[in-house]
Amino acid sequence: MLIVTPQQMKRIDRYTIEELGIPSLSLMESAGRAIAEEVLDFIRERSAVSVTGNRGAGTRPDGSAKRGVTSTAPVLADTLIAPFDGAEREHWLILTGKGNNGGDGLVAARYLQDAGVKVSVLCAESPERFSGEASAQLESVRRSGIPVRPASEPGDLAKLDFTAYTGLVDALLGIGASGEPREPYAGLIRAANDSGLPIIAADIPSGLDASTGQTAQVCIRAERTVCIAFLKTGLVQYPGAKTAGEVRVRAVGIPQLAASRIEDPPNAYLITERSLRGVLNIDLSRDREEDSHKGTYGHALVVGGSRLMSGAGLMASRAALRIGTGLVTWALPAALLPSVVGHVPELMVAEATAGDSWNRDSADTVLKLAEKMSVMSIGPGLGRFDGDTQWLKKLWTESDVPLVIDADGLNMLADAGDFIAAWGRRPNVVLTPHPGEMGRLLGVPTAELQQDRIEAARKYAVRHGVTLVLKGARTVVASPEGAVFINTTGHPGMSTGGTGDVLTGVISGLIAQKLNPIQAAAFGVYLHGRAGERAAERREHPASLLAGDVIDSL
Ligand SMILES: NC(=O)C1=CN([C@@H]2O[C@H](COP(=O)(O)OP(=O)(O)OC[C@H]3O[C@@H](n4cnc5c(N)ncnc54)[C@H](O)[C@@H]3O)[C@@H](O)[C@H]2O)[C@@H](O)CC1
Ligand SMILES: [K+]
Repeated sequence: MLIVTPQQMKRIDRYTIEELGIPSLSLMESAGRAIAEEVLDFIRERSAVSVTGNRGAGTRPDGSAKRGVTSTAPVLADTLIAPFDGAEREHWLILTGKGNNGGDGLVAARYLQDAGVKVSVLCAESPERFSGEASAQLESVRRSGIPVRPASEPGDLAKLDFTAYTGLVDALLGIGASGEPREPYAGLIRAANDSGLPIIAADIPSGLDASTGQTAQVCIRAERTVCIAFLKTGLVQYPGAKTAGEVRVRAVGIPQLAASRIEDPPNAYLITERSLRGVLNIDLSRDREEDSHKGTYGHALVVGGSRLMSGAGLMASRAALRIGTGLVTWALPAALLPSVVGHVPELMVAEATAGDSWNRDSADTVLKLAEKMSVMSIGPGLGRFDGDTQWLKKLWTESDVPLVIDADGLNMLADAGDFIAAWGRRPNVVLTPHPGEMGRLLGVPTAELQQDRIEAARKYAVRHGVTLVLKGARTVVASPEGAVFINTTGHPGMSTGGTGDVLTGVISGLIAQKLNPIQAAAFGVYLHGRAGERAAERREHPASLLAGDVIDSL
């Protein structure tokens, strides 16, 4: 699924209206109708749940939270828009801003009324200030007999009372807004959140930065967000992904081709089976050739492990085996051998240094080992040692084996400063930093880069000519060409030591099996997350999940 920035969305809107000649009002009509359909769908789901056991809104029948992103084809209008039993018990308040987002909400009000739901409209500003299209919609709403009142007078906010309503539509601010919501928007957002009523957001929750996913001090907490035409980047990164609730992307008549025809077209995708297959051209069946042998599936070299962190090398190696690599060799300090040998009988080991930790002289041994390898992963449990950046430079410059660099391998890169200027570009490199490591690579505080993870990852990947995997909930994968893939699989139970080492092993193993770095990184984070979800389901409580469980679920 394509993901766009608000700036790209505005260009797509303009192209659709001006170049394709599709009237703006007709797009607004479809958008409002889609929002109404989603409200009706929400009402039906909620009443079904309360009949069968009152699990509360926003949960699946199995009780699990219903989150994430779905794309729904426009539902056959007559089935949803028709009046239905129980509609009259509902009274929805449409919170309406003066721009086109408000216009979408006003159209929704008409369709909801038509379905038998009682609706009222609260305008954030006096109607004279409404934009042309929103103003036209407001007039139609009035003529349809829907009660409309403005909340623009200063004393009004204090008097707001939402107890008469059963739900709210947030059509206050969309992608045309910027910065902290001003009054009375901020007060309305606060009151909406405090009401305890379910909120369905039009396009984006008001107060969300639709580009970065950062929330303003006041931001709508939605049960569901009906995203118009294309998924926005701010909805797929935290905290935006949380405050948006369940995101449903609805087509409104803006053709897909418009996205490819604008200047600086979008190049970001949600990682789904469809985009893995389509955009990244990956055969997801993972079928083994009938006449294959272990050599068909590559040979991965894991360079890592030290006295106090031998498990990391072991987990990366085991994960590489589990993901289907033909052969895996773990290069380790000799003293680790007695304690690890036999734990994974399928694994081969190579003594790369004497003693129990790494040293700079081991580079030649590693280079020799790497000659026959399909991929080399550097970092899990490696530790730091004297001259380690020079050691890494040697591996970077004197071997042409694809590299996956993680953990202390990344810290070495950070210490090397502008390593691209000093060592030169290199094809086939995957870096897998968590936000702390990414901060060190960029030389900025972690919190700063987390403000806009997608752009941070994209810029770094392009500037350094690497595939970058910025880990964390909604992992961002960026290619050297600037394409971005956002992962939605995974489970908070995976926030435990060792899952990063598992990911390194998975990505390395996929490269060994002839996927290119961006394919391996995107498919790898997807599979890693799915395995984590499955592992979490198998535990009595996900907090007890261990990285090893993720390997076993691969
Ligand atoms: N043809 C189109 O352009 C379409 C637009 N659509 C809807 O229109 C929205 C974008 O509409 P607009 O561009 O009119 O903008 P919005 O409706 O998002 O709101 C912008 C308005 O809020 C004001 N504003 C900006 N920042 C503010 C702040 N911090 N606090 C308070 N007010 C602020 C601006 O002066 C402007 O009037 C989309 O999110 C979507 O919902 C959809 O109807 C689909 C078609
Ligand atoms: K909104």
